[in-house]
Amino acid sequence: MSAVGQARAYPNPREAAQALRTGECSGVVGALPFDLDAPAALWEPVDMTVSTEQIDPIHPQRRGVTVVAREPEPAEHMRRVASLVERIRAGEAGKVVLARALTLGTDEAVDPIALAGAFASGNATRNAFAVALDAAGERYAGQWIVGASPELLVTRRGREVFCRPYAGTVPRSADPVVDEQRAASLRDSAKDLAEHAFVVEFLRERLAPFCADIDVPDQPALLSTGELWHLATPITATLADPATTALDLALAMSPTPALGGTPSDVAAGLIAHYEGDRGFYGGAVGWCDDEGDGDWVVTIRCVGVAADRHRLTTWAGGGIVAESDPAVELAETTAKFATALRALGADPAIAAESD
Ligand SMILES: C=C(O[C@H]1C=CC=C(C(=O)O)[C@@H]1O)C(=O)O
Repeated sequence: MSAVGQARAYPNPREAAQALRTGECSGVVGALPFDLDAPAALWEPVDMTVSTEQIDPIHPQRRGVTVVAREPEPAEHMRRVASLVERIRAGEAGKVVLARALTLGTDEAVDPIALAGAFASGNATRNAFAVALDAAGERYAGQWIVGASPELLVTRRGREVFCRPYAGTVPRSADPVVDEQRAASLRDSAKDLAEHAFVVEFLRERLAPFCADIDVPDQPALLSTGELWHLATPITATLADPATTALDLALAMSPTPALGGTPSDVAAGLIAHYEGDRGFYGGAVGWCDDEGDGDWVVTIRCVGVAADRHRLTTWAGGGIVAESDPAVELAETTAKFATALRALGADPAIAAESD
């Protein structure tokens, strides 16, 4: 999908959804923030091309990338996980996704479109995105969010709706035998299955007002990226009212407990307390056309590119449940950083250096 020009910006995503429904707007593209009350980077393009063509993969060039800051430091991330586990055990929430960020610096300016190509080269489906954030207002002028998300929030084609939530993770191994063992341990992990179930239940509830029949497999599947094994559940449904657009569905579902938690409002409050504003990490990027069709993926495994193109941010989070272990959660975020660091041509080991 590619979009050219900007006919109108929609910092309020609900206004964009309304304009699509009334036909006042011919399509929207862009990014939804994690907090849907914050400004969105959505716009109506002058020209929008939806095709099955994949982004040209570009082998990442080795680049000098340094870690400027860890937000928070690894020890503090573990303290936060421990504190959340206590709150969860006390019954305050069922699950909360806690994330940390790396601020990176590079001497060589980053070209967002070339970076999307480098992300595309790292996954078999050649999926990647690069979204300019200017439509979200002055604070985001010149900034981009670029990444390759394995997690499909929602696709709508006519009345057919498809979601593929991810939750539950183990790092992969270069040794095929160990890699298989890790995948098997994830499939059987009660803690990861519980983490996953929160997401699937949430989606079932959020789809119910819009869909006539919702098909959810009993067990999640094991899916891999270059760096990680995940639990994923393919969900299909049929729209009851064809006037419901892909953007309506994305707004009803984002953020799922794969990025937020359960209950949603409690988790949002805890995330704001521990992390502050997530900006576009954990939101969704995608498009919706004048027929209401569209694709939205969850904004993870990504890099925020500053207007100067030298300052970068990448984020990684993990679902915290009653059985979570702080050191394992820290290691999971370190493994998740590898996707973005590889695409940047950096050594993924820099994520772990002071862990
Ligand atoms: C929050 C992230 O991943 C989500 C998606 C897949 C698996 C996840 C997990 O196992 O915790 C997370 O819910 C991230 O990559 O930053």
